[in-house]
Amino acid sequence: MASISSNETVTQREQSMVLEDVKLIYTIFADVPPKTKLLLLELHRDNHMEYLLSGLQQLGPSFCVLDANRPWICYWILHSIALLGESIATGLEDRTIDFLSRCQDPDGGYGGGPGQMPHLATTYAAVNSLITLGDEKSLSSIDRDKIYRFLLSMKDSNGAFRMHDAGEMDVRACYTAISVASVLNILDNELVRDVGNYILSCQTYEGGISGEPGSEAHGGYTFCGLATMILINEVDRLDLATLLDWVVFRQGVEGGFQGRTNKLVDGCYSFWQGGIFALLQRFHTIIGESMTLLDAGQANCADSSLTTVESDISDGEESLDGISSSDGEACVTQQGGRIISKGGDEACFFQPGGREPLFNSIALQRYILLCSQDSGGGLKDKPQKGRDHYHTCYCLSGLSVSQHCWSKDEDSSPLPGAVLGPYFNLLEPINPIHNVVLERYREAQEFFTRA
Ligand SMILES: CC(C)=CCC/C(C)=C/CC/C(C)=C/COP(=O)(O)OP(=O)(O)O
Ligand SMILES: [Zn+2]
Repeated sequence: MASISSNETVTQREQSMVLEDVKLIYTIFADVPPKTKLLLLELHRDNHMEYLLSGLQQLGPSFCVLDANRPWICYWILHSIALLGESIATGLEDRTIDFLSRCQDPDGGYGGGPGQMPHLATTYAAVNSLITLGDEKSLSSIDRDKIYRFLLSMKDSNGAFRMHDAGEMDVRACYTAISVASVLNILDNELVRDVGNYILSCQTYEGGISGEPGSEAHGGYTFCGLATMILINEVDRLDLATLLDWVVFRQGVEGGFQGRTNKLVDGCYSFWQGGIFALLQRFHTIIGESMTLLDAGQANCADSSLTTVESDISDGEESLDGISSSDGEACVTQQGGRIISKGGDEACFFQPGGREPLFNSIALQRYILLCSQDSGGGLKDKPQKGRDHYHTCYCLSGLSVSQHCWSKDEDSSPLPGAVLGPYFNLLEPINPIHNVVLERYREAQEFFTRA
């Protein structure tokens, strides 16, 4: 898979079927008393844990579903467990470290299973899994010298990376290579050389980033491209104003995000698109300058669609405040092309150093909790779909980003009003560049600075 195919616009019928499902859910929700609302908004932690643990236990030699994807399954499950603030039993942890070690190629990098050829995506998944497990045994099982050689061997003469030997070259490959090198503290000029030029050549007329030059902008690749540019310190080369403009328009009336123009919302984009806001907010210190280019007219996009959610879908619902765990101190409402703070003051679309997220974080949490959650455990794309580990991981990652995006810095706990539903829904914060739980990222940083 080199990249996504050209955009087949969804039919009006498909779009309205999803909207009907979501509307029904929100209408029922709007009619129940506040106590029931809180119950409906509960994150089903125990059921999610049960679903995740049973997935991890199946990773033994006989596990053959998605056989070339096993380090991914480990990452999606382990990261979801860490987001929930939980850990796994020592025996299971040892077996997972041992399994991932057997996926490590003698010449460096990790394959999709023992004996399989090394691949950048599974190397990223394995490294993030081991960082998430996080102790000495886990971190020291990574052969950094060999990984460095593997990464270098994946680099093309034009500066970009290939996913595997003679494999496809794309923005995902650049991100996974640079993310791994950075987190393991082996990033150098040789790995960085000309990657920025490649990413730049993938920013499209819409403002988002495509998988390869000439393709369509997509949330997955925009996240990968932006995170890479931040890691190599070249983010200012991107046109950030149009990128922000593009991503703001991807939040739908349902509250969730779509991956690209004219496609359906999907829970996994809660992270791929929601994470872009976290990157822009946390890691781009001079973003305020670029954002002054966005006038109120452009900001209008987010407002009009989300105002529609309130009037169309949540008909009868007093306000989002009524379903937050506090009286919604931190909530803003969006009106008439401007963002208005609760006190009624008009705020500019982006306030440098300010705390307001650039998307409707409460509407996103509502989509995740009410439309993407399987009450029996696991999360999913949209109401009529089934759960899976990929969507569980990225819906929870997006939920964490949307709960923590109001905090003034990454070490502050969110105010109750920033968390939709009971405060017990609060997940661990992440480092959004690598998408690992913040505390584990810091421990790894310390370990690999010493090592
Ligand atoms: C780290 C790493 C490996 C990142 C991957 C990022 C990512 C999610 C890329 C998008 C991949 C893709 C094929 C999307 C289109 O699918 P689609 O056409 O089925 O979905 P759509 O209709 O929502 O666009
Ligand atoms: Zn999805």
